[in-house]
Amino acid sequence: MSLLELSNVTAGYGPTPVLFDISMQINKGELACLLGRNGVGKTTLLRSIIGLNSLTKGSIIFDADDISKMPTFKRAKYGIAYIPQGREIIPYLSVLDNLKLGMAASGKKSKKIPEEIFDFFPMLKEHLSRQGGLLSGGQQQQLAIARGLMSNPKLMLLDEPTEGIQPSIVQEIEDTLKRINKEKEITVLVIEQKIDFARQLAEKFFMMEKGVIVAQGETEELTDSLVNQYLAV
Ligand SMILES: Nc1ncnc2c1ncn2[C@@H]1O[C@H](COP(=O)(O)OP(=O)(O)OP(=O)(O)O)[C@@H](O)[C@H]1O
Repeated sequence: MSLLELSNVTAGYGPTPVLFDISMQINKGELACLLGRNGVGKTTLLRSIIGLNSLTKGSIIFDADDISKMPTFKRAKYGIAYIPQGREIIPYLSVLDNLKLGMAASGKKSKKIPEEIFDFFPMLKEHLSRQGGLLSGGQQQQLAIARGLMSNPKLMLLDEPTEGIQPSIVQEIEDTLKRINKEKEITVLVIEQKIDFARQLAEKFFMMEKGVIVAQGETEELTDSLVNQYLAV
């Protein structure tokens, strides 16, 4: 069953279009990756789904509701979590307060961090009172994902979660995203540049080129020739 359905989505910055007539569908429970060279519009596509870029044409249906014109905070309440590139955790707030911000996004008022957050990210429990900005890049990325999880989303959108992160943490992030997807049944769409990571992580892929989806399918169908055609620089 479809969780997210984009039809003819066209968007950009001011008068400059970046996305052209994008139609795509992600089913409930899927773990999909969005691939493409720098500048093809991957970030703009995620921003359009969460409402940070408005559409000039087309529609976005999420869980059977048309969210195309909904403000971002409402989309978050509806169950979409966005973990942007660069993570955007608040550096001078503690890990605990950063996590609480994620809860606020969903409109929930509970003061307690659910234990499952520490089950997915044990490291965070040891650093709860530390300023977010003092964590390593990999730890900040884990905090950003945990913060997204705090809103109890149906869909998580992640923009290059492994960028600039050491290999051991990349593996941890891969394992945790798979667990979140399987155990919490959260649908995941992740932008990724590392093709090996994408192949191991995702079961489905979308390939973008110049603002258009040019190929999609099961990850097994992500052939070397597609990779060479659309990802090689
Ligand atoms: N705030 C902005 N204002 C104007 N143009 C922008 C803005 N952000 C991105 N663009 C342009 O939109 C196009 C798509 O950028 P986008 O960041 O969506 O691509 P991307 O595939 O995510 O690339 P990257 O991997 O480098 O993040 C690029 O040409 C970029 O220069």
